[in-house]
Amino acid sequence: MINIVLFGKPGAGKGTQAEFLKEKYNLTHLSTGDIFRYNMKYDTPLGKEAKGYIENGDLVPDSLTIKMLQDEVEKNLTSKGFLFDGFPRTIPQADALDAFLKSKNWEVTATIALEADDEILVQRLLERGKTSGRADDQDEEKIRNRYQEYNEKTAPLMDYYKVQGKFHSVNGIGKIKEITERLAKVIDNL
Ligand SMILES: Nc1ncnc2c1ncn2[C@@H]1O[C@H](COP(=O)(O)OP(=O)(O)O)[C@@H](O)[C@H]1O
Repeated sequence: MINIVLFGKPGAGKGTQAEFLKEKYNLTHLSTGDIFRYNMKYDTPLGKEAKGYIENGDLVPDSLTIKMLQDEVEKNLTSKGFLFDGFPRTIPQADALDAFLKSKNWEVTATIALEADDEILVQRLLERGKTSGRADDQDEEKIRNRYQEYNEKTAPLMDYYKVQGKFHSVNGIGKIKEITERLAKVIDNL
């Protein structure tokens, strides 16, 4: 069982890298952003609740997010391991994840951050917004709000995992393949 938390600011490339890593290591990829978008698309009760927060670039409340994530893990109990993408994003979410995994006799194996400069990332998101159809990628003010949320609520998780000796980071700037190789090197040495 290996459980990896893929960590990084909005636009850092978590989703792109997750596609490669899940194949390479046979992991179940759980992207909270993708799950929310799926629910919004089909207008489920969860989607309706999350929509306003997401479109403003705010985080969805912890209670809703934690429940959703746990339900997804429960659906995949025979998995060889999980790749968490976009979760946890707050200290309460990280506490909930640790407690939940512990209840299954599992744990977070490692957290790997994709590092990149804010200004490069804002430009990447604006580019993505032209084609992705994501409302939260099309408005610079909302993008800036996502960075503020990140700095206030998510950045403290780096210390949270450092204290546990589980924090790793790689340079997120370069060719997609090079970045995959950097991530694989960390995972292979765990
Ligand atoms: N763990 C989470 N906690 C709260 N909100 C979340 C979480 N994951 C995703 N979201 C919501 O979904 C939005 C999109 O998530 P994601 O696709 O991972 O975006 P990004 O490209 O900003 O990293 C976030 O801005 C947030 O509103």
